[in-house]
Amino acid sequence: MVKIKICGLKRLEDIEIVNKYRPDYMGFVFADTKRKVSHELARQLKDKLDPEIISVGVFVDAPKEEITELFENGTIEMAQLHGLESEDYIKDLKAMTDNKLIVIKAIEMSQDTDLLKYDSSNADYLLLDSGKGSGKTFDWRLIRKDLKKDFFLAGGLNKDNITQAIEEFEPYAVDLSSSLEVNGFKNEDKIKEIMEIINE
Ligand SMILES: O=C(O)c1ccccc1N[C@@H]1O[C@H](COP(=O)(O)O)[C@@H](O)[C@H]1O
Repeated sequence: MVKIKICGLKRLEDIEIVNKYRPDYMGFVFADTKRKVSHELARQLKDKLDPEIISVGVFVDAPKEEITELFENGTIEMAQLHGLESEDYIKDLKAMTDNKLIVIKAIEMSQDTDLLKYDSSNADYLLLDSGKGSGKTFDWRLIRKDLKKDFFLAGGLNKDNITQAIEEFEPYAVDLSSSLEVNGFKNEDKIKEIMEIINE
């Protein structure tokens, strides 16, 4: 069954909502955007998170030490890399954590993307996205069905397009943020609705 990640949690209320509806993954954004959380806040929120929900840190070209510190102190279990991180950078992150950190490499999909080259990536998973939490879909015709690496599908997924996306592309996981917000905050009704669709 497809897994689901809900990203951009930043309040205790958000943690209480995901503990109730139980997605597989949740994301803390450490990049400099409207969803950014401090290390201290993320640590406090992680303490309240159901331990069965895997916490993912979202980074854009962060110093490797920032990621490994958050991993070692238990704030994150996986790292989602949304910048121009190289294969050597990913290899270093793995080596610095005795291969324990699970890495997702995000790819901003465009006509120029050579997706199949990422089959040999050092990352554990790929994440196909339109941008960085933009709420917009990319041209799904760019998804190669012969891609071998498991991927998270992200970018503008919502209650109206998620079923088609899952049926047509069979992603390992789907990843949502913008469509689950009202006035910039995660919304319980929207999360409940998407979890019902996923669990159908
Ligand atoms: O959400 C952000 O602020 C963000 C910042 C930097 C990198 C990635 C970010 N979000 C990622 O975007 C997708 C979901 O986006 P959408 O809002 O549903 O279109 C997800 O992978 C987030 O981790």
